Formats: sequence, C-alpha cells, structure tokens
Amino acid sequence: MIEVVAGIIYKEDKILIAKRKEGKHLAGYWEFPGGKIEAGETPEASLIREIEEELGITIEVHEHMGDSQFDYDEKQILLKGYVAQYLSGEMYLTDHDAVEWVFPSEFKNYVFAPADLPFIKILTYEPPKTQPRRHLI
Ligand SMILES: Nc1nc2c([nH]c(=O)n2[C@@H]2O[C@H](COP(=O)(O)OP(=O)(O)OP(=O)(O)O)[C@@H](O)[C@H]2O)c(=O)[nH]1
Repeated sequence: MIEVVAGIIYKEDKILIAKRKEGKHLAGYWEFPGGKIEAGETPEASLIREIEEELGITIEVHEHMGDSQFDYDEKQILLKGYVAQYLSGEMYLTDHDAVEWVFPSEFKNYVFAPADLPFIKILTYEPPKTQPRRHLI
C-alpha cells in the first residue's frame, strides 16, 4: 500500500485543484495536489515539501480530514487528506497540466481521481433542508 498525502488547500473560500499531467498515472484527472510520503516523514512535512516542489507555493497544514483507500489494480493507495492554507508564493507547474482555485460547488464540473471522491463528498455535503415544524392540535 502506497501512502499518499493530498492537500485540500484553501485560499479564502476556494480550494486548489490540479490536473494530472499527460503520460502519468490517472492523466487528465483532477486531484488535490500532494504526493507520496517518504520513509520517516510525517504527512504534514511531506505535504509541505510536495507542494513546494511541485507548485512552488508555501502552505500551512491544518487538520487531518480523513483517509481514503483505493485499489487501482496496478497499485493500492492510502490517500491521506489534510486541510491546509495557502500562505505565499507565485505558482508554477511541474507535475500538472493545469491548476484552478474553485469553490466546492464547482467540483461537479471536474472529473476527480476515484480515490478523491470521499473528500469531494464531504466538501460538497449540504445538510437536508429541515421541514418547517407543524404542530398537531
Ligand atoms: N497527489 C495525489 N495523488 C493522488 C490523488 N488521488 C490519487 O488517486 N492519487 C494517486 O496517488 C499516487 C501518488 O501520487 P504522486 O503524484 O506522488 O505519484 P506520481 O504518479 O507522480 O508517481 P511518480 O512520482 O512515482 O511518477 C498516484 O498514483 C496518483 O494517481 C490526489 O488527490 N493527489
């Protein structure tokens, strides 16, 4: 099982999503940027490193949102999602073909890597509208 960390990186109310580069595993799918956790590294440190290496920006890592396990046949991954905050830096692309800052309500316009779907579900959850209370008399 490969442990991968992914950042749900906020800048105000928008979240950073990135499109996997042509030629890579899951090319063309959108993901939350991150990468493989190296031996001896905490997920938080790994996320800061990956985001700096791949996108050139500095982030601050907040809470662990949860883990998503997915079997891609060729590899099994454990995707560890962390909420993070954009701090500084001008973004450049190395491992992605595109990036976007989007509101969760816009996620439906993008096709995400299957392992990311539990995170999408949580981020787009809307509580059911409660019915006005009616009193029987
Ligand atoms: N970073 C990232 N990887 C994800 C996500 N969802 C998902 O299934 N993955 C998968 O997790 C694995 C690790 O991602 P990676 O970006 O570090 O690895 P990679 O494909 O660049 O591998 P490589 O660097 O060995 O070529 C990939 O197989 C990738 O498809 C996600 O939201 N973020």
